[in-house]
Amino acid sequence: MSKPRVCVLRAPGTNCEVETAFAFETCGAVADQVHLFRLLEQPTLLDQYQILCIPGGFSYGDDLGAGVVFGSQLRGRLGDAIGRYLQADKLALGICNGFQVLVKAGILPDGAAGWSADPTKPRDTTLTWNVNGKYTALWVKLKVRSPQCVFLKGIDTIDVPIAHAEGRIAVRDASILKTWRERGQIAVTYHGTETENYDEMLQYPVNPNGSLANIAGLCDATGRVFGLMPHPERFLWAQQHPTWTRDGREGYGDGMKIFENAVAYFG
Ligand SMILES: NC(=O)CC[C@H](N)C(=O)O
Repeated sequence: MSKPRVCVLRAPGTNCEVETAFAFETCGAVADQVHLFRLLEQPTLLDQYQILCIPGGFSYGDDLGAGVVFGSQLRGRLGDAIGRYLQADKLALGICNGFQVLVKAGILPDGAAGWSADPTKPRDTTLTWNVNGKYTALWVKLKVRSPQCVFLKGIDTIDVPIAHAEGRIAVRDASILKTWRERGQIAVTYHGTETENYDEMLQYPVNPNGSLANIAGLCDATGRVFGLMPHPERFLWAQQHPTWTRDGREGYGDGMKIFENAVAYFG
């Protein structure tokens, strides 16, 4: 099996690229930390990668809104390269700020099916301020909802940390939820107890940001493009969990499986 090549794409202000690249490498991939400016100089660089990952952080200082400037560069100056990438049998992952970038670029929620480099195309989905108005850092539980998301194969629930100010999914018209459900695009939701209704709006801190339908992550209909607000790269080892001794956790943390699944797709 040849090792998939991962482009961990960073911009000024990105700050999670090292641990994200480490996670992919631990799972058997070759991960390059590529600066956005290198891609802007030579957009065809992207063609040599099988996994594109945009990590967390504060790209461009969250100016104009988290992920807006980075996202507009992907849609504008890199529009052709991104269009080509999405058409291919490849994977894209956005973590926290990376998820914001994928949404602001228009890469999520619809992947190749909804891709347009036209900046005037109206967008139905955004990530905006948490309802509490605060940067919020907590451990949360997620429930997997999408049958086809490549990154979530074999996972039911996972614990992961969040750390963001603009993590609330908001849409122009809530009828879009029906489409997302039919297409399996609601990838992961914040989760309390097993008995909670999927449609019930969960309160803080279970749903930490007031996200619509408790959504923590979305994927496209192919399951190859996935973005989530929590940080799986911050839970690679059992000991990173706040209650790992009480829970009897050992070995890998829950987040590692997401990177393993991505690498295994090319196995
Ligand atoms: N951890 C992150 O990637 C944070 C994302 C973004 N800067 C926010 O606060 O919403």
